[in-house]
Amino acid sequence: MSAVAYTTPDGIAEAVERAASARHLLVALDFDGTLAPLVDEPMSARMLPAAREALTRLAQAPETTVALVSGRTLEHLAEISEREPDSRIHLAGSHGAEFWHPGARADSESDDDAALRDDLTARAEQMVEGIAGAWIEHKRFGFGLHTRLADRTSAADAAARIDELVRAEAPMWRRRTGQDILEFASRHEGKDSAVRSLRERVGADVVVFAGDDVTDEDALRSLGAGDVGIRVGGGESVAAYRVPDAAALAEMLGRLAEARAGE
Ligand SMILES: O=P(O)(O)OC[C@H]1O[C@H](O[C@H]2O[C@H](CO)[C@@H](O)[C@H](O)[C@H]2O)[C@H](O)[C@@H](O)[C@@H]1O
Repeated sequence: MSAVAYTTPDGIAEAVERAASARHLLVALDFDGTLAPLVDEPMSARMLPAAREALTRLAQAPETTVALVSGRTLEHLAEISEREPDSRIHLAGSHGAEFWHPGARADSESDDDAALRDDLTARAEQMVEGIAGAWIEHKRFGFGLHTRLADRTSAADAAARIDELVRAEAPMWRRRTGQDILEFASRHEGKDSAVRSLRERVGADVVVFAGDDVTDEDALRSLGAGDVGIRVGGGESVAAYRVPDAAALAEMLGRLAEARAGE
């Protein structure tokens, strides 16, 4: 297996400089594994303090928009990102199927497929009962099978059962894999459409997007030549830049915040 090649300090400086010189900059970021280290209990995940500070400063900088673009439901994303009522950070949840914009009151849309979602979620829960370390997360447009705490054989067993259920009952649902998670959703939006929508909404000429996971590659693939795509950690990626972990990304965002504020 070849070693992962991280971007050199000069490469990082070049990316920061390019993003900082945008007329209007959109900084769109995945949450889990990108701003917040991965943890066993999803609702206890929190941004690194350095990442939080950088985002706060970026959101206050002129002609700069910050957004979190996550697979989390909007409700969970608001909670774990500790959104304040006057937050200037846009949220895109459920992989781009729901949005919250600063100043808005209502959080999200209803799910037309709620009956099917509830039925399949309950059946999925029954199917993984007794599989150690496997559990089902309820999501607005579907559900996710978590296997972070399961051994590999149990994880594969649980995934095979859930795959069979959805193939039989909801073959039109979108299937996604992630960090020890297998997710299904009735909605097919992706992080690519979320970034596109945010870019148009704020009129950004440059987008910075960073992510650590397969679903983030949708957004990274959708970036243009003038944008800055960053992969956090290992794994295959189309991103032009790569940093080792959430701490390294937080440092890069801190430098971008300084440059954008003209410091
Ligand atoms: O798009 P993201 O913001 O990266 O969200 C992807 C999924 O994140 C959560 O699961 C992942 O993070 C958990 C907390 O660190 C971890 O326990 C789990 O193994 C990871 O898969 C979340 O629970 C999912 O709903 C998101 O889709």
